[in-house]
Amino acid sequence: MTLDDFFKRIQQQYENKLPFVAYRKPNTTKIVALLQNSDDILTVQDFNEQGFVFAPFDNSKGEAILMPLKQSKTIFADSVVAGTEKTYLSAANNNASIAERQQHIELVESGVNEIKNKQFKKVVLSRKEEVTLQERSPIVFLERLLECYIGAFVYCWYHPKIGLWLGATPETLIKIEGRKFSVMSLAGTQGCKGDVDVVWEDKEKNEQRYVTEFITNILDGFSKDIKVSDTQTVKAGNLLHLRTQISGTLNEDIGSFKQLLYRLHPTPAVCGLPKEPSKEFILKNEHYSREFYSGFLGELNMETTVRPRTGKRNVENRAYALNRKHTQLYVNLRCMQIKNKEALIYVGGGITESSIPEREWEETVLKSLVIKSIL
Ligand SMILES: C=C(O[C@@H]1C=C(C(=O)O)C=C[C@H]1O)C(=O)O
Repeated sequence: MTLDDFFKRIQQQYENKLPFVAYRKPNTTKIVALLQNSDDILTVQDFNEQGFVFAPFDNSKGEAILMPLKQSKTIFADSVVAGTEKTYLSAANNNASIAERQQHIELVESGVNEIKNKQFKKVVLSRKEEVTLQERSPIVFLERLLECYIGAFVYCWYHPKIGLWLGATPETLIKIEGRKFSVMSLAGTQGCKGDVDVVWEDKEKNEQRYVTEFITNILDGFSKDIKVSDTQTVKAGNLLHLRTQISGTLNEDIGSFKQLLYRLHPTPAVCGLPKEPSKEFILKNEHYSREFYSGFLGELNMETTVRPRTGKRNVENRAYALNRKHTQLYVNLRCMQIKNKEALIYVGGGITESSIPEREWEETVLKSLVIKSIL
């Protein structure tokens, strides 16, 4: 299918008020869409289903929504990308108000106080910013995200009874292929001035280390060969983050994948450490509902065909292509929800004992530009 036809087909689905998701994985060109054939709200039960999952931050308030492979039509196209990422200059120049700034600073101050009172070591605090839209078509925003963020998981997700979300996230929650897994620990933020060879302060190193340690501790119960990579600086749009990859092979008897997933989610990259008291603080003090922001989304138990390598000795093996299941879930960051004529942009950052509230505010302003710049 041509890219033009692809966008026309999802526009049609949107106009018919039927659910769909369109997405492109990081550093690839193929864009995929699942077009659900009814407007039923379908939910994930045990994570053995096949399809696309879209889960909220707080699983006690809402279930993970599923667009099942069997009840959807799959279409795809090649989203031709230029060698370099494009940069948009947005027409939307609404800035957050002084009141919003003050509110966020007070929220961070109360988070730092709780850390000093030893309630938890880290908490991720966020806010929602509203921007009035000129352009209303989600397809136009999707096209711009695809052009601007080649290294991100870019998506547009729509359900007429739930809402319309778009984003370009730099963060993988978990990838599983067969029994091989990899989990990303991503935290620590600074603005990108071109170079990735930068110096990180202890505050950022610590907040990212908490995430790595949390993930490694959880996976320790599910794998006997965990490998932890070196920590690198990575670029995501206008930002730099610290990233470590944790990988290995899952034990044969891990029990339920759902259990593993909900022990990981939400990780301290979006919630805090320890998980329970920091989550409670977020739910009590943020004064708005995160909904699907900092939840997770992606492919669940999709099938890839693996062909044996075709060296001369393997000629007789060529016919035996194997179907292997894979799951690739991402954390829903750098995202927005579109409601009426408004874009609701969600941004947050990790707070530790040494956080400076004004700087935490600035970090959320920088993060909001990922979405604001394409509006
Ligand atoms: C919470 C967000 O991002 C997360 C928090 C980060 C941080 O605190 O430095 C960095 C990357 C993400 O893990 C967000 O983008 O809203």
